[in-house]
Amino acid sequence: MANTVKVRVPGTTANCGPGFDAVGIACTIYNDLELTVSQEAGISLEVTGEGAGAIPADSSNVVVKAIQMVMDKTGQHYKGISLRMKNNIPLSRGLGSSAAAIVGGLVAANELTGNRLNKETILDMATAIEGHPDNVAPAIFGGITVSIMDSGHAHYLRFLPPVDFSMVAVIPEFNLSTRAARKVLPVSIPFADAVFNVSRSALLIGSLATGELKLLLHALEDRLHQPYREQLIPGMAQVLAAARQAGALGAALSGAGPCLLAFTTENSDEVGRAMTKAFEIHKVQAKYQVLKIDRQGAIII
Ligand SMILES: Nc1ncnc2c1ncn2[C@@H]1O[C@H](COP(=O)(O)OP(=O)(O)OP(=O)(O)O)[C@@H](O)[C@H]1O
Ligand SMILES: N[C@@H](CCO)C(=O)O
Repeated sequence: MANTVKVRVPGTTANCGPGFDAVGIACTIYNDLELTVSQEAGISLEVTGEGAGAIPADSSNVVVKAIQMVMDKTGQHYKGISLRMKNNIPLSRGLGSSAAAIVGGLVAANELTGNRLNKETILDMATAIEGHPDNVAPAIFGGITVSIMDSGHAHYLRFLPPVDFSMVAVIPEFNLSTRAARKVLPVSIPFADAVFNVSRSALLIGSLATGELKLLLHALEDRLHQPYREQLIPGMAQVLAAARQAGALGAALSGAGPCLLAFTTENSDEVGRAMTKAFEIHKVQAKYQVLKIDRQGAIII
């Protein structure tokens, strides 16, 4: 059996406004992970790109955790783990870096232990590590996913939209961990806000599935997490407004932020420039990237 494998995993944008912890989209921004296993004890790590110098080379690393989970599940243990990462997905910005790391570790280790786990099992394992399925599902399957948890198992729907669109990801230079961004969320919300989100998230999936993208303006509205997270992202409301004024179909917080994401069918660069400029007014340096939907999810390369 081979002892080295290389995996490519897409970044992901989760929530998409109202679909908190449920909706995710795989994006054309990728991390490459090379895993080599051996019986020589130790963990080695080489990182180029995002996270170089900041990612730990020990069992606290989520990639290592994911690999060890596969070894425990399959009963095939290796003492030596050597990792080489080429990362394009920025860490703690809302583009699914942790999901990509977890999925990369699971898919790579599965390949080196005889491919015993199917994608649904990998989804359950990834969700157990990440805590919610919205980023890991599109990282595994590509496309747009809606996922729910039931008794420890993730159930998902995956689809591709019938029309083409772009996603303008505006990435501030500061980090915001998902943990910190979840701490500001309330324990309960008013019934009217729950109704607001149910209607918008239903409209969101309907709009993406049918290609009625004009509905995104309302379908990206949210009262479950964005209003509470606004305090963590200087200028958030103004940057989202700038996206719409520049011609975006709609815009929302990407994952737990601080990245903000606009949906466009034209003038993507104009939208990106307007959003970075609005951030600048609030003394936040940001860059933008125009992304498309990744259709494949994690693949062996
Ligand atoms: N390539 C990687 N290798 C190992 N660990 C990583 C890697 N990328 C990210 N991580 C871990 O994931 C953490 C970031 O996860 P976090 O959930 O806060 O942000 P995110 O996944 O980038 O954003 P979001 O979940 O909002 O999309 C990092 O601090 C690091 O611990
Ligand atoms: N649904 C998650 C995505 C980030 O991991 C959140 O918003 O906290």
